[in-house]
Amino acid sequence: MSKVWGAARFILAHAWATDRRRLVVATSLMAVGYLSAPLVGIALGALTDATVAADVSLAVSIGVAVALLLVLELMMGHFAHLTYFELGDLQQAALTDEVAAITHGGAGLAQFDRPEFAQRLTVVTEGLLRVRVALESTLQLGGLVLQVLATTAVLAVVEPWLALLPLAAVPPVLLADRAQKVLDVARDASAQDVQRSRHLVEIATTGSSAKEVRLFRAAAPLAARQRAAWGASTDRLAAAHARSATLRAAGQVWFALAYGAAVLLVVREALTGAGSAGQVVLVVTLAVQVSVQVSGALALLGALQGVGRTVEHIEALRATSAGPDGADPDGADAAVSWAAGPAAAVHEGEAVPAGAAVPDGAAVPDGAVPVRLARGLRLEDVTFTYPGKDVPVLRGVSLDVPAGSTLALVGENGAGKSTLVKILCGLYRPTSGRVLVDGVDLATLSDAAWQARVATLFQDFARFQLRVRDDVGTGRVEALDDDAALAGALDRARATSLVDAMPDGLDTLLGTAYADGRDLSGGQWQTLGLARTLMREDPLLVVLDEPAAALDPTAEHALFERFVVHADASRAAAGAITCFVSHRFSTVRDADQIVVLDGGVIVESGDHAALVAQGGTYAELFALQAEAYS
Ligand SMILES: Nc1ncnc2c1ncn2[C@@H]1O[C@H](COP(=O)(O)OP(=O)(O)OP(=O)(O)O)[C@@H](O)[C@H]1O
Repeated sequence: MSKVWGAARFILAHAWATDRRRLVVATSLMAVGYLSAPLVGIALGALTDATVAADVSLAVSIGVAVALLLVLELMMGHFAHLTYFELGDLQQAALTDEVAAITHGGAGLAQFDRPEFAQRLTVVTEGLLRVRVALESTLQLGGLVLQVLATTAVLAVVEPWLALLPLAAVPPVLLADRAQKVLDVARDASAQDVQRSRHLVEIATTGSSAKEVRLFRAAAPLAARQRAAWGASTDRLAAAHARSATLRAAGQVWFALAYGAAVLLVVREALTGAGSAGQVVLVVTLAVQVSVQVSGALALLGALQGVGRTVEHIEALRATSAGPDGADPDGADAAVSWAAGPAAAVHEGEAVPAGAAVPDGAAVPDGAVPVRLARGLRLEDVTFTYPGKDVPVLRGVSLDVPAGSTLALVGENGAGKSTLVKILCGLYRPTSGRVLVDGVDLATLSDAAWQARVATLFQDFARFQLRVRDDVGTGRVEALDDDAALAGALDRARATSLVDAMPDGLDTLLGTAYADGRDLSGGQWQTLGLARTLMREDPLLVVLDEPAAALDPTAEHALFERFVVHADASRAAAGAITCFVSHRFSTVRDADQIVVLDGGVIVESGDHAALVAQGGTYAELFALQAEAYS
């Protein structure tokens, strides 16, 4: 019950904060609509009395009033529905925004690896689809409670004992609920037998299995099994139906007795002159309504219990986002305003804090990201274990990556290459050890400001089924509507001709989710993914994590070439580091430094010539690939 009240409170408080005017209008309209029903009962009673007293004009007036009340009840319901439908929509949108902000508020990915976070998110995202219904259910429950109270008050005025009638409606509803559960349990328990029986019928009647059934003379034993499975399920279901019917009947008999007693009570009073025929009609009308109202209220309580679960999870998510590894205090906006800031105004060696450019000569606050890399990146004894796991996937990784250099990571599947890349991007923090950016611990820098200077194309890059401008522009959201910036990125990715050939150019819808959406080949999606990466014009770290795995070697080479041209420009401008992960050694060989990872440990590092001369794993794998392609 506390869950239901919690859910109702949450939904109403949220609706109040979202649009209080609509909430007041919806509540008022519903209250009027719901109160009309007991008033109809009262009016029908009065109409009967006026008819018995042969007071024609009063009877006609009350008749008109009854008609008006019925119209009012219907109309208010419709108008209230319109209002709370809109409000529910707004509320759903606001909560969806909030959950998205909580989900992506933090700079890191660690929360996605926590099973309880992932489960919560699943429950909440499914529950969000029902938020509109939750508001409707809450308001309807309020209306029904009001209706039951009003009906009870009217009945009590006629005869105090009748105030107990709503209570008499509770056992039948609870028994009906129990009856339904009995059936559900039996259906669940029979599901396997039903499934087996269906499968056996299918085997016996389909051509594909006919050969074997005949050859193995299996028809008779299969039929016997089918009969047994079918018999077991029907026996169980028949017993459940009998039990369920008995429970429902007991509830109905109980309410019929209470209803009969109430009617007898008022009929007796009418006969003794203490009451009137109108009161009999009033009680007959309202007593029937009571049963409907109570069952309606209990059904809504059940629905709200489900919402209660979603609400608990939303509140837990809110608490998570305020927690230690929750939102980045700078928030995503910091990255946006930083990226819009005039980086060129800051001289080499100086740094900018998240959200602002620092004027010449100004003191550099903590958390600042350098405008240009002077020294580069340094990994000191980095060990990393995924949240909730026991075994580290990176162990004691130490590495110097000078500013302006290229780093290639190679190694078998699962060696830890992508994990290392994600740590460099600031998506995960090392479990122990440090990553230094020009000598400053990455953990002390603003995540948002650092990530604003990282350009990446991942192995599992996103395929946003949006317009081309949105798919590409997401690489730098403040430039979504900047056609010149988009054209520049498309050009750098050599994607201009691809987009020019599309029916609506930058406004072409992508993907099969839309009737007029344009589907792309894997390579075309990837070209747009690269353009998205190249939206960042002044990165300090440029990463290509094996996005070309599905391409042939020539296509991969072309992709890397496009990438490298941009990376060269960034290196010259900002001392940017280029990092790529590839299984293709033809791509890797030109890197300044090649690092071979094995089981999360660096086993070899150096440039191509040095590693080949060393005659270790790299040399062996390189020779194998060279042979395969020769
Ligand atoms: N989110 C995660 N949660 C738990 N374990 C993970 C997660 N991501 C990766 N791992 C595990 O970490 C190890 C290293 O994975 P990683 O993706 O870094 O390897 P990789 O060298 O990039 O492999 P590949 O060449 O197949 O892409 C693997 O054992 C993988 O199963």
